[in-house]
Amino acid sequence: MTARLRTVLTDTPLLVIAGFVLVAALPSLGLGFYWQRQVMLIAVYTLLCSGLNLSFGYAGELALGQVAVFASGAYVAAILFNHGHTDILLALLVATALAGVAGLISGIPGLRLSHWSLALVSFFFVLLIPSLVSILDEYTGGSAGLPGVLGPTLFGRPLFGRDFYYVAIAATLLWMLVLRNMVVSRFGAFLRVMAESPTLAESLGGSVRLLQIQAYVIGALPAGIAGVLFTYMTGFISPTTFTLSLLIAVLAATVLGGADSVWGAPVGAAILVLGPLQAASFQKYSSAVYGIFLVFVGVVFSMGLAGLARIVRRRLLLRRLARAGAAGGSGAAGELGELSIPGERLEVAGVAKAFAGLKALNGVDLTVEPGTITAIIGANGAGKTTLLNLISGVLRADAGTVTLAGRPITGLRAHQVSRLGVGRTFQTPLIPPRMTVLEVVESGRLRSGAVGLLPAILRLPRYYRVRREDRAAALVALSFAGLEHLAHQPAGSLPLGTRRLLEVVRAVAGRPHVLLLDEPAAGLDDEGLRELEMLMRRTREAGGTVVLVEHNVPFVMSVADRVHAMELGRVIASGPPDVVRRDQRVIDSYLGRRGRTEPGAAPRADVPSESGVA
Ligand SMILES: Nc1ncnc2c1ncn2[C@@H]1O[C@H](COP(=O)(O)OP(=O)(O)OP(=O)(O)O)[C@@H](O)[C@H]1O
Repeated sequence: MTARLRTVLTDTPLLVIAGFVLVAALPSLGLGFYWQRQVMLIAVYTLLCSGLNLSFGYAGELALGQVAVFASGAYVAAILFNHGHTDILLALLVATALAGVAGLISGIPGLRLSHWSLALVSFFFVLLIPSLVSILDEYTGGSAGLPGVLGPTLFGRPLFGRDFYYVAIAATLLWMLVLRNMVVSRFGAFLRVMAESPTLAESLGGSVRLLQIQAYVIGALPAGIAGVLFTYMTGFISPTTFTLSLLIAVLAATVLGGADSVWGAPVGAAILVLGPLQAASFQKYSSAVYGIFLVFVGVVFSMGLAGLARIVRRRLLLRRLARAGAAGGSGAAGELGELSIPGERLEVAGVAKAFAGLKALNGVDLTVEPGTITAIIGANGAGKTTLLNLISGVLRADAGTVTLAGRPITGLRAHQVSRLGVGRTFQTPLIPPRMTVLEVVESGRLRSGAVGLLPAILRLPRYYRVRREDRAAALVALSFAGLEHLAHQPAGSLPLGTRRLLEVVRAVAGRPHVLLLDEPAAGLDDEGLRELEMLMRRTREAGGTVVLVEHNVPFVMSVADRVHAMELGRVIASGPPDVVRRDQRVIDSYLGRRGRTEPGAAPRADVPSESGVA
């Protein structure tokens, strides 16, 4: 068996496919009509939940227009059918296209609104359904609904009973595989990062606006498919199906199954359809029970059943690796050799920035050469972080220019600057806690190349090549800092100091032309400082251009090639560490004061942070 075929096979969720094949075979094994309908209903809810998985679970966007999109798919199928267009593929095509448009329209407010406001707007779309149905009653049948929509065709062949069952299961499986391929791709990684921190997603090269729109649109598609299947399954639709209660029930099922897991959707859907709430005696309490259940799950069980399964799987993996004597990838890293870092020249000229009249930067000039570490020091409020934010595109300069390898990057947005090769870390580490250490470091590679949605969905050779390269670079970067033994640990379990180091490793893995480090030594113990120093030296040796903002003066003096001291938004001294250390102005404005307040200028663990990007 070739290595490629082996990769494709081990990478295919064979168990899940086998499960779907088994479900498809159930009617041949004697499954009766009632239970076939129940299974199809599970498939319909699976599709609805899977849309929420993507937009809410992965991307963290509370776009809850699913039920409205579901209704649009259902009515499209019925209206086409009543006008003589009975082909189910046509209905699926039109419903999916309409779902995409509906996802876009219902998601646009999300570009401006915060999570909960977006959720409320989504509720509005659901409340709109009865009115729209009544306005368009010539086509929709108004509140009386549309009956007799049974027996769609596929290539001219009518689909009744079992045949329709097979099509419903196949359509659901196909969508689930597409979704699964998307979420394990770079696109999925971007969504997970964005859910934790839009600032981080931008700094890793993702346009948050584009990602949000993609999440809304793609998340809406399965609801359109579900609508078509539902209509042809029941043969009748009316506005009473598409209610807020349905939305809340689907939301509850999504959360219970595990909102950030593709396979949580069928689990949640099965519980929704087969669970105790279906018993007649429970029906009238169902809304209240779902509501209470949502609150309960949100507070104590946020990861859902799939999340529990993930924890168990990760523990088993760690135990196996520990037994094998290597907790992850160190051997592989050893074989991969060194990581070259293509440093480029960074020039900052006359840069100024004011906040409500306060001049945070007042004409800063500096140049950073490849293969060097340039440190920026200065008292709190001197403007150091503002400078990093301007270089990395988080803030726009009022005046002045920033050029990278001679190319102006002033005024570009953060993800554009990142894609041109500027990597950074943050004063408060931004590490998605649910990712493993290896996934975090791999995310540093997101900026290079396209997101590659299509190659990921179709599993083209390019997808596997990029994935191999990302993994290899991540392992080498981890070995740079001696952290490869943590590769499979959840990043959220690491202490603050290690998370800081991990941020640097993530940035290094992206092979940045310029690496901006914002107080990476804060909170590190002696060993952490040694690892950081080693990592920075190796980055420099590999050709990196490193800009270091740091309050730990002994660390700066030992690692930097050049130091710029800032005061009140200006550079007051520049030169080799020894020269700047003896500069009287620097001693008066910063070093002397630190000496008085912090004997020995010990590493600061308590650097204040104004925000995620401060
Ligand atoms: N978003 C903002 N809005 C208003 N004022 C800001 C903002 N960001 C920074 N400032 C102000 O600009 C000045 C420079 O802040 P900056 O964070 O760049 O300093 P710093 O040298 O990085 O300080 P520290 O060492 O404490 O991180 C400070 O007076 C700060 O209060």
